[in-house]
Amino acid sequence: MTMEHGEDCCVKVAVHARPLIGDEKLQGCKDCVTVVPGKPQVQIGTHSFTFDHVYGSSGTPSTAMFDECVAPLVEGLFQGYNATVLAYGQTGSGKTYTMGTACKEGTHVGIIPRAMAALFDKIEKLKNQVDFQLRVSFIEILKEEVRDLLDPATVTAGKVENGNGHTGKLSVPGKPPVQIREGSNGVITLSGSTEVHVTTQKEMTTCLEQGSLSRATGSTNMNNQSSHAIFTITLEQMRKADPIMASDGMPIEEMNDDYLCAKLHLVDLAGSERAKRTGSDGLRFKEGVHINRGLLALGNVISALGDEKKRKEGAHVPYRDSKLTRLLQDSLGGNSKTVMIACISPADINAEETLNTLKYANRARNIQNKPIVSLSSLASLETYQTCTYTFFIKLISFSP
Ligand SMILES: Nc1ncnc2c1ncn2[C@@H]1O[C@H](COP(=O)(O)OP(=O)(O)OP(=O)(O)O)[C@@H](O)[C@H]1O
Repeated sequence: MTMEHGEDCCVKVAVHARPLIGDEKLQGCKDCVTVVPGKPQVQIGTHSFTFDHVYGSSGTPSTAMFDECVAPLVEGLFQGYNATVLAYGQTGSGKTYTMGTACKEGTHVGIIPRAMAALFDKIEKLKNQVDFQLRVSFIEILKEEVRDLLDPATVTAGKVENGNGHTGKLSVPGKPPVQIREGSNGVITLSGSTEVHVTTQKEMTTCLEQGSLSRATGSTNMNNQSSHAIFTITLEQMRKADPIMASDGMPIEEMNDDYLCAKLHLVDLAGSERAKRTGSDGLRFKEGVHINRGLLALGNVISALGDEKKRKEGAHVPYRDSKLTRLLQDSLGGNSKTVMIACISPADINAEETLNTLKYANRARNIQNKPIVSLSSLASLETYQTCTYTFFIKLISFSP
């Protein structure tokens, strides 16, 4: 049950507590996190935090997370609302498991594959009325550098094995770096990164799998994946001039505008542990500082968005302080919808980092409920018609 946050709140914060896992059990770790039964409340030591939802442990089953937190964002894309899902937490807390970024074999299906399924289900329902175009990009931000995980030159080539047996990625010499640009309409775009036009769920899944393989891995003492990985789905819709009614006679959902464009960022953030915890120096420490820059900026942006008084006074939101916040600028705050999932480990050896994660997530939760005033990505039909139709989904007649 949500507390003061309403359904339309632009930022929701959920906690996902994973169970104790192999090594922790072997080491005899104790569970130091308590979820208050029937309440979205987490206790650790003398601290108590209330969120919009708490999943795992004795909270709501994790299987409900997609429907409660992410399905409304996928739905919002069809009304033109940008959205961001962020998985935050220390290394090993379950971010990748929660997001489904790594596409490992097994029965668990993470948020990204479920978002894809929901998206294609809805497209199937609306395809007689609306033309859809879908694009995906998959990038990582490492040391304040944006890298294209779908670059055809690095998806298959340029992979290296580092000392720890992890697969890393070499930059292709001469390739210009990926740049984050802001258009005059406030829309953020990436220049120099691959955008793949997809028409099927399978094609989209292939992008996720290929990008995940290309993702660079760090090799700190904690063996963490030290980059922010951002999988972005862009949905363009154009209402058909002469919509065909559904053959089952059911009322068809109306799209109010001729053209809508919205994007969904699915973000597996870098491990949130402090640089000092890596026990590293030199190059790795520098990387730690950069990682913290993104997470620090994200915390500050969220905090600035949450301060209603300052916001009304037109206070500065420090989006420009990191590549991460710059990239998410048009999908964080304003008319967009954001879900932060704070992933936590219950093991007592992680208690300090778990407390830090809960404190960070609590800042996000302090964001006040803001009314949604207008759609973020509207354009006229005329503008749309200058776009290429080449990659539009080929529409076939609807068979119920
Ligand atoms: N809810 C869960 N239920 C069962 N096992 C889980 C759960 N969440 C995570 N795990 C397991 O915990 C381990 C660490 O999870 P994961 O790799 O997702 O962490 P992470 O936060 O992404 O770490 P990294 O920063 O290294 O990528 C994995 O073995 C994963 O299978």
